[in-house]
Amino acid sequence: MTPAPIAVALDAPDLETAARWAALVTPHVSTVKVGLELYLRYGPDVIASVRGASGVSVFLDLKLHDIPNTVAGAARAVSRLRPAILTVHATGGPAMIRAAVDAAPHTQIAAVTVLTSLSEADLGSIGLTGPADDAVRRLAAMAVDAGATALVCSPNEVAAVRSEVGPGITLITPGVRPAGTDTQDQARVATPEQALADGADLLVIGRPITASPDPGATAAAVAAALRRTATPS
Ligand SMILES: O=c1ccn([C@@H]2O[C@H](COP(=O)(O)O)[C@@H](O)[C@H]2O)c(=O)[nH]1
Repeated sequence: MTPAPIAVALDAPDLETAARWAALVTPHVSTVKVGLELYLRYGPDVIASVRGASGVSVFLDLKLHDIPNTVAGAARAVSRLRPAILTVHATGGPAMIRAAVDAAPHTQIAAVTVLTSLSEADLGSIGLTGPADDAVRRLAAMAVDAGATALVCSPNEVAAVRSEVGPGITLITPGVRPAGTDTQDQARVATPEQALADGADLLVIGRPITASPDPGATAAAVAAALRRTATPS
């Protein structure tokens, strides 16, 4: 069976736990995601540990955000690890995004538009007034013009972003919560089925899977529900 288009966020406190979660979920999902917690603690070794024998795609979510020369150096350094996807913040601007794209030609650069933890009230407090959709669309268009071939947005904006950037760009949505699960620190959320129906290509799901009593079984159940949505009987 083809693995579901899910990136499981391995936000684990230690390498052993991350590798165990990765081994449990990789029969069911296409991708595992390494973020700041693991990478800052263990560095490059973490990539091989979670990739394991399965060779699952690894998404390196470092959300780089600095001047272009610094981001280019960082992207070049991690591109040796061959992550499938590397994130940068879209608010770093077009030159910074272009620098990452040029420095890591074998890795897909994904621009994070507006963090899914930010509510519209939060956006106002950082000077981004108006609906989240507006800022997300604007940043998405700019990032694609600068060479990003993937974008990160919430599932609430994915349809608007798709109509803005067209079919060739990979849309990645964190802020995904199976029905009835706690939203925790996420503000702009939707269910996996809704995110997929609205045009997401890759759903990022962390705690609803990894904090469940059986991460492998939960990943399998979410993947099965998505398959039913994609091919209704
Ligand atoms: O806007 C963003 C960008 C990245 N993330 C990351 O996704 C996961 C979500 O984990 P959950 O446990 O499903 O909330 C996490 O690693 C974030 O760093 C995001 O949430 N929002």
